[in-house]
Amino acid sequence: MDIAAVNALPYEDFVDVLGNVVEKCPIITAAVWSGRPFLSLAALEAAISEFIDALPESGKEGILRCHPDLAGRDLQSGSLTRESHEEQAGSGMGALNSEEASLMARLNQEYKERFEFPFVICARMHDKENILRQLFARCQNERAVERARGIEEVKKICHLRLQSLVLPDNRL
Ligand SMILES: NC(=O)N[C@H]1NC(=O)NC1=O
Repeated sequence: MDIAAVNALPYEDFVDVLGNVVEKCPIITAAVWSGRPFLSLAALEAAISEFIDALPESGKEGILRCHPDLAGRDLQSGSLTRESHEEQAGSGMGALNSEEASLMARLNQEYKERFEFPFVICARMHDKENILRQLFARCQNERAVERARGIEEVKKICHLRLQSLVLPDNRL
C-alpha cells in the first residue's frame, strides 16, 4: 500500500491497518487520521511523533505502559500482538537460556519498580546480548531520562512498523 492508498482509507480501515504502529495505542492512529492527506510516509510518521511529543509526561508514560515486557508473560502465554511477537522472536527473546531468562526477568522487574513503567527498546535493532546490556545500563538512569529514552524507542518501533505496512515514498 502506498501513501495515496493510506490517504484514501476510511477512518475504520485506517485504524484497522495502522492502529498498532504504536503498541496497543490505536488512539494515536485515530487522532492523526484527521491530518490526512499526508504528503508522504515521512509526513504520517511526523504527525504521529508530534502527537506523542505533545502529550503530558503522564501520557508518555501511559504509552510505555502499553508495551509488553521483553521475554515476559505475554511471550510465554502466546498473547503478544503479531507485531510484538515478530520483533521479540527476531531478537532472540523466545530463545533465552535459563540464565538469560532469569536475568531478564529480574532486571525487567527492577526497572519497573524503579520507574513505574516497563523497559522499552526497539528489539529489531538489537540482539539478546545487547538488549540485556542496555537493560542493565538503563536501570541506572533518572526517571525523566528513561521516559524520554523509552519514547525514542517507541518511535523507532513505530518507524519500522510503518515501513512494513506502507511503501516508502521513493517507490511511489
Ligand atoms: N518492552 C519492549 O521493548 N517491547 C517491545 N519492543 C519491541 O521492539 N517490540 C515490543 O513489544
